[in-house]
Amino acid sequence: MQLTISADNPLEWVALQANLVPVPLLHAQIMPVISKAVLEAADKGVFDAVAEGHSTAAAVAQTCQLNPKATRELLGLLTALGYFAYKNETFALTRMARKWTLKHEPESVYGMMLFNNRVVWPWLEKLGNYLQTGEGIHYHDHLNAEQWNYYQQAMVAASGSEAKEFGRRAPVSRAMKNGQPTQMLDIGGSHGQHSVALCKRYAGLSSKILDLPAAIEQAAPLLARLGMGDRVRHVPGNALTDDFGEAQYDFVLMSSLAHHFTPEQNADVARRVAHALKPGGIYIVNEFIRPETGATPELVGSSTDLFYGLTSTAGNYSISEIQAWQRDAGLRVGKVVTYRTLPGRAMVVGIK
Ligand SMILES: C[S@@+](CC[C@H](N)C(=O)[O-])C[C@H]1O[C@@H](n2cnc3c(N)ncnc32)[C@H](O)[C@@H]1O
Repeated sequence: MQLTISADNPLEWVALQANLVPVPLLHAQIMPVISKAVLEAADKGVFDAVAEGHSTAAAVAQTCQLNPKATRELLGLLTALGYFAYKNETFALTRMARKWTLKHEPESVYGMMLFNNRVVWPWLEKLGNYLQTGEGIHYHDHLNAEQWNYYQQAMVAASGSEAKEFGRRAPVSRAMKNGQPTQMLDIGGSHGQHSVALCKRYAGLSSKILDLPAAIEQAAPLLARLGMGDRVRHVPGNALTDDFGEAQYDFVLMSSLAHHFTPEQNADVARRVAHALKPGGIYIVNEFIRPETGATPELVGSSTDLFYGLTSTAGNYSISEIQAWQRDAGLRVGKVVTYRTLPGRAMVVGIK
């Protein structure tokens, strides 16, 4: 999957081929407006207002307490982006918008849009500084309680559809020659959606979600909503310093946390995980993947790489880098599982 500028007709195609289209102008002028418009529309309740039947620009403006002229402009852009269908002065949500933008739809990315609008957007101002210094903002060290809440809600939104595929396809059974898995550790597991998906697949499995205390405070109600009771529970701690125990777990997951850690920290986590795994147990690093040097760059992997550099000074890693941590920790490298529903993302598997 790529986000590309594509031609609508043969003449535009020729213009693109002949390098007559100022592509950087589109990136520089159009893309930032698109992103901010989508974020503000979600934040101001525009998608939900249309879903509730406020279908003209005037009605949306009144419901969301917005300026009517500005609202018409916003709805125009969102229609061009495929969020609305427009006919006879009225706007209707498209199938895409209905599934992904509304506050209470199960797979909606609304939580991520709120986090990006209210917390992340100001961080992007600091990208220039990051490029000059290489020093990111290390946000885990200074979020306030409200920002932690937006962050944890965003993680639910970001991983809702992934967790389903993870639950179906995580290659746990490969190592489970001696029966069903019973003990799982989910490092940086936040809301617990990955743990819950796997516990639903294996009736005898329980999971401990190790996360920072400030995260757990906000994530606890999100986990409770999933109704798994004691089978999936939070344990406050720090993955960088905690002892994970010895030969306790059939399965350890670290999803979307390696990109916040340096290579040395990740290697150290892998050593402690290897110690904590039972023989035959599995360690999955679930991550956005940086393409190998020389491979064609892919948009999701490379933009998240820069984003995690900015936000944590770390970034994405290639499959071979992740496998090297697992090998150095004494694990055998298993088959890499790439996601069908998310480009640039994979489960990198180590087996004890
Ligand atoms: C990007 S989120 C990923 C959440 C979830 N695993 C997922 O894939 O959706 C990273 C999580 O790791 C947690 N985290 C960050 N640093 C940590 C640390 N040193 N020890 C434990 N958890 C940490 C954060 O609080 C957050 O919940």
